[in-house]
Parts: sequence; C-alpha cells; structure tokens
Amino acid sequence: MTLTLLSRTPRLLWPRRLPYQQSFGTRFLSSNASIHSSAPYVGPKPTFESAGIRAPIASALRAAFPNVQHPTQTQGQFIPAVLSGKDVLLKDGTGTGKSFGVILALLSKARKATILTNKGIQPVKPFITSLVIVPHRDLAYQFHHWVERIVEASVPKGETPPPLASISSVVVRGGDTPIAKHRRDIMTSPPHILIGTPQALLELFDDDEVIPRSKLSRISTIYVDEVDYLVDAVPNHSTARTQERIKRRMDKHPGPTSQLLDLILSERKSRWNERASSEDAPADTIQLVMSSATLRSHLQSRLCGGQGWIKRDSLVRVTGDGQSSSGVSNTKDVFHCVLVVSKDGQIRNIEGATAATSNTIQDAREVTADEVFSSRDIDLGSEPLEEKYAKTELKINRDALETVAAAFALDVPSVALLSLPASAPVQRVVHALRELGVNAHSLDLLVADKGRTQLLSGTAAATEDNPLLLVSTLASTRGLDLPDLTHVFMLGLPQGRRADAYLHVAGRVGRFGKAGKVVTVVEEREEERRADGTLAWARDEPKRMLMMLREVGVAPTQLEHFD
Ligand SMILES: Nc1ncnc2c1ncn2[C@@H]1O[C@H](COP(=O)(O)OP(=O)(O)OP(=O)(O)O)[C@@H](O)[C@H]1O
Repeated sequence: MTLTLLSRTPRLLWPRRLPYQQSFGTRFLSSNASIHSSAPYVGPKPTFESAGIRAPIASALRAAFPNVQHPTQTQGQFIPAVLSGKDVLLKDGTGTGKSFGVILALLSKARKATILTNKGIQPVKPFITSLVIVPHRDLAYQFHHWVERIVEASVPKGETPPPLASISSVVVRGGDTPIAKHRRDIMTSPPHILIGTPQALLELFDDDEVIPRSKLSRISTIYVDEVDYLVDAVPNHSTARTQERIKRRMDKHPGPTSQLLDLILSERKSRWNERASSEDAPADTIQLVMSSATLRSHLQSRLCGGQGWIKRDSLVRVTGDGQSSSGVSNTKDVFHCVLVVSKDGQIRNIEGATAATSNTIQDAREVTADEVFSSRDIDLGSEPLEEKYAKTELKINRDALETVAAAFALDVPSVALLSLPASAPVQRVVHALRELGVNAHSLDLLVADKGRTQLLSGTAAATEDNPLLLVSTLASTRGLDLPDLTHVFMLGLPQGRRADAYLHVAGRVGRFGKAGKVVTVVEEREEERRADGTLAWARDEPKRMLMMLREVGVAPTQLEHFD
C-alpha cells in the first residue's frame, strides 16, 4: 500500500470546543449510602467550598484552572464523602472528573496529628496523609502536575509557594530519584500526598527498618485510581472451572496493589475482625477510596467481601450518570470511526457507518495534504538507533500502520494518541511512523520531560503546524488527561475485556464536553483453507468490532476522506 490517497485534497475539519455544560444535583450522604447522580439541580450552582473544599484551596483551584469553577454533580457528591473519612467506591464515565475531584479532596484534608492507641488519643508527628495508587507513572506525574498548579496559584504573584515536595511527591520505578532516597526523604519530611505505582510503593515500604510498618497505620486515606485494572477479580460470567483457575492464580500471585493494600490494611482488618459489628469499628482507621469508569460487580464483591478490605455497611457508593458507565456513549460530540484495511492495502469505512453530522463541526479550517506534509521535518534519530530498528520486527500490520498515518495526516489538527496492543514494540512503531512522515513520539511523560508540562496543561498549541502523534499501549494511557488531544487511534480490537478496554482508550477524548474522534483500524476478514480444501472465513475483525460497538452503545460514523 502507498499513501497515494493523500494526494487527494482533503479537508481538515475541526469543531470548536463546546462550552462546558452540566446539570447539577445533590443528595445527602448517610452511612451505607448509595448515590446516583441524575436529578437536575434546582437553585444556585454548588461551589467547591460548599462541597467541603477549604476556601484557600478552592480559590487557588479556580485561578489555576479557569475552566473549573463549579463542582460537577458527581463531584458535589463524592467530595463530601471523601472528606467524611468513610470508604468510598466511585464509578462514573471516563473524563467526568473523578480523579481530579478526589485529588482536590485529598489536598483539602487535614494532616493527621493524633492517633488512637490503647492509651487513648495520642499526638503524633505527621506522616503521609494520603497515598495515591495509580496504574502507570505518567498518570502519577499528571496528578502531581495538578497539585503543582494549584499550589503555585495559592500564593499572590511574586511570592514563593510552599515547597511542592512537602505537599506532593511521586514515587515510580525508573524515576529521577532512587527509591532508597525516597524512603529516607519520607521519614525526614513526609509529603501530604504520596503518588506512586503499586510496584514502586511496595518496594518503598518493603524496608521496614527505614519506614517502620507502624508508621503506615498513620496514613489517613488510600486512593486507588483505575481500581478495576489494578485489582484482579474473578468474573461472574465465566464457567466454574475458569473461576477456580483465576482464583488459584490470584491466590498464588496476588498483584502488587493487592499486596500493598494487604500490607497497609492488615492492622485495620484485624481490628475489625476483633469487633463484632462495624458499629464499634474504630473511627480512626485508614480510609479507602477507589474509583473507575468500569467498576464491575464482581470486583465490588472482592473489595467488600472476599478481600475484606472494605466493610459493606460502612461504605459510600457514588455512581454518576446511572448505569451507563460509558463517558463515550454519553458524549454526542465524539465520533467513533472504524477503517477496514484489505490485504491489498485498500482502506474503507466499516459497513454501516453513517456520515458524520456536520452540526457539531464548527470553525473548520481547511488544509491540503501537501501542506500537511510540507511542514514535516522529522528527525529519524541517530544512526545506531536506525540500524537497531531496521533490524527489529515491526510485529504489527504495516498496511494498518500506514492507514493510521494517512488518517492522522488528513484529520488531526494538533495532538493525537495511538494506542497499540500490549505486545507491540512502541519505539519500533514510532520509528516506522517517522519513516512515513509522521511526527510520532512515544508517550512517556517522564522521559519526554520537555513536552510534559505543555501536554498536561493543554498548551501544546505550537504543534499545530506539525501535529503530534503520541504512541503508547493501553496500560500506559489509562486515566490520562491530555487537554489538546482530539483523536485516538487504535490498532485492532482491544484485548482482554474488549468493551471496557475500548471505553478506557476512547475516553481519552471527548472529555468535559470537548469534541473528539476515536478511529479504530481493523483488518479485512481473512479466508482460511480447511483441511478438506474448502475455504472458510476466519478472524472477522470488522464483525467483532461492530458487535463491540453495539455493546458500548455507539454507532460507527464515517471518517471523511475515505470511501
Ligand atoms: N468541575 C469541573 N469543571 C470543569 N472541568 C473539570 C472539572 N473537574 C475536572 N475537570 C477537568 O476534567 C479533567 C480531568 O478529568 P479526570 O481525569 O479527573 O477524569 P476521570 O473521570 O478520572 O477520567 P478517567 O476515567 O478517564 O480516568 C481535567 O482536564 C479537569 O480540568
């Protein structure tokens, strides 16, 4: 296949960002509460202060994030729950502000200055107030960056803000600071919020000579973001045999998040077990807050029952938007496109895709393919790197990759994300895309430090002349919030629980009322010769894709420029 289709004169159309619109609703929390946010709000809009956020933090927030002036309906409900100290299970669509709201609430929590001991309440030296567990290091840096912006805006211009390290710190493997140094720093000056990946945190707390285990019970809150990804659970719908097999594997190899929670919560568990009912449960225990867009019921059962981390009867459940956990299906300005690439390199829209309605496409700008390519000046890297990549296998369909390159060149105004299958070699794909003239970079906010701030704060406008394609795998894009992102490309059907995986990847666009496109590239169904010589259809990706889209409740839309 060649990129000859680019010689057509395409139109790059892009909608203007839509104003943020939200209806509000509140219901009061009681213990054992289960809250659904759907009722329209009557009366003045709630404020972050009325949700319990401390006034200086709320005003710094509004200064740092001018687009965030009022809590969303769900934030208005879960922020008080998080501040109440009760355990919270939070489920809402992707990009609805779950993580942002929780971080804000954690920032607003007071540092623990006393603990309950056998001798009653005793004063203690402050330790980490909140521990935030995230699936990958880019997300850790994103949360840290949110805190940094609020802290900077908390003092008048010209004044020095408090040291960020005393408020938020990141512990990830392969970071700038060795874990052993983090350990010592935490003992001398513990941050208010410690954010890390499960493996790094496990390693951090592993040496109890430096950080004694007893200190861990001083943590006030543990927040697990993307909990359905971080904590395994046995799916209800599988056969008894499969359930047994998964359970055995989980018992034998508990994931790092489970090990970490067991380590920190062991004392709380035994204190609970000593007491007959949760009525007497010590008030001064660690709080657990967990969130995800796809919080399956079997996971909830494991968290509350099997694992015993949470007591069902002292838990607040907050569910935004009723049963539809899909931020995707609820966002009318997100188009879902599927391009099918045939063996001979032809590209077409999937059958049944409808033309995109143009009423949401405003402020279009027109650019020709020639213009797009003439602005490219891609550095193919150093000689040894080229040699290295030329020899390594691409492991993905080259035609499919060229389809991404074509759609990217024709349709992306500034920043897009390509999500690869877990086993794909990211750097190799980046190199292949650069050979195709795409300004591709691996999405590693840690290594690509130069562009990190712009990407996270949505000020990467400089890329408009030379759009940027960030390349990553699903595992490292979960939860990421890149304000400039307009397109997500996926190569092939997502693996694992497809619908959930699709929702998580697709949820990187269409956040907070913005428009976006999700473009999946699949291969034409293949023919296979049976032993008797007859032909049969094997792997029918387009059909499976359509079934999956139906499951998540979206209809495919055509991507213009293609038949
Ligand atoms: N109340 C608000 N008003 C406007 N924008 C908001 C509000 N709260 C958060 N945001 C914006 O939403 C984005 C963050 O969303 P966040 O990552 O918290 O969503 P999420 O629900 O956790 O998504 P995911 O499920 O994908 O992890 C940020 O860009 C933030 O500026």
